[in-house]
Amino acid sequence: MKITVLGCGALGQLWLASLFKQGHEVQGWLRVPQPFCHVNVIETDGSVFNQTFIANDPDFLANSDLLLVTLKAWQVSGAVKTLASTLPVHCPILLLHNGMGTLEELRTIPQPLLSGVTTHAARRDGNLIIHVANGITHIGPGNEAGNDFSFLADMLHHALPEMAWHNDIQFANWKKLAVNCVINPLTALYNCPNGELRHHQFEITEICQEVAVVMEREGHHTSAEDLLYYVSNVIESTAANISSMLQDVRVERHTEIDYITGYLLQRARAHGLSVPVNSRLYEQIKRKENEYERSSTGLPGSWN
Ligand SMILES: NC(=O)C1=CN([C@@H]2O[C@H](COP(=O)(O)OP(=O)(O)OC[C@H]3O[C@@H](n4cnc5c(N)ncnc54)[C@H](OP(=O)(O)O)[C@@H]3O)[C@@H](O)[C@H]2O)C=CC1
Ligand SMILES: CC(C)(CO)C(=O)C(=O)O
Repeated sequence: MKITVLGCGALGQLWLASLFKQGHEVQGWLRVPQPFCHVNVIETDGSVFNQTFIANDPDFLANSDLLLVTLKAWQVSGAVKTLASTLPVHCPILLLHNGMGTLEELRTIPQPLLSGVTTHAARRDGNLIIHVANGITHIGPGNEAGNDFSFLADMLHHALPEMAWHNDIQFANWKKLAVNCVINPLTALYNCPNGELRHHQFEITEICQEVAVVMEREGHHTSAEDLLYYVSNVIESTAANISSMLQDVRVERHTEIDYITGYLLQRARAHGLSVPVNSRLYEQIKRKENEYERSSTGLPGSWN
């Protein structure tokens, strides 16, 4: 297949390397108008993949069979809308990111949309991408037209296993949202690795209770206990991780809070529900983010 990967960061390079090794024709799509991209990945078994691919070629894009989007959530809709007019109308677009809300933002896109979440872990170390841990990627339809693309799960599984297809991907997306509503803001505020959250059981329980109520109203059967069990397992299996939000805050990058806790608050509001613990966490992270984003634009550090 001919595949364009939009966003050549940690996950994007991992996919470019994996798809190329499986015999697919790939190109990267970068924010900067550059005709090539370097992919440098150290695999979980220590093997090194080092290759230069073409990038930002509109002809390749116009003939692509798949657009794989590995951007941060807040980068997705602007970038996808820019490429949509060049992309064939039948070409599926697979969104792989943390957080939710991009499917709503891309409602008017004519192409088939797919969405997914992954437990693979990759991080950048200078010019290298380190594939830290293997995992499972869950994908499924993000709009009506996306229903016809379950065969992609099989194809992608051969490149980067494990891959699972879900006719209702929203349940998997919500479970990942619950994990991110707990781990990301708490680790960013306590400045700690995921495992340290073991000492914050009360707060974790309160967050799960609020998420469970919103999920139920969204039509996904769950309970605070189920979510707590699921989130606690992720905290244990990623105990040494520095969450993506804490990494963003440490280097003063825009976070994905608007698509994680922010999305939860938006759905809670739509159902007339109050989620005070998550609201407070959202405000705390936004305050932190605003402080460094204001100072980098030269604006005063306070609104007063
Ligand atoms: N890394 C991981 O292990 C995991 C990541 N995720 C999620 O997957 C998503 C991607 O994560 P990750 O790969 O780590 O993120 P990265 O920040 O490493 O990658 C995103 C890349 O997209 C580039 N980019 C930004 N805007 C554009 C644009 N308009 N057009 C083209 N490229 C652009 C960025 O370039 P630049 O920096 O120059 O702006 C960057 O290279 C996130 O939602 C993350 O939370 C989920 C599970 C695991
Ligand atoms: C699962 C978790 C919390 C792992 O760190 C993650 O998705 C993130 O850091 O964004």
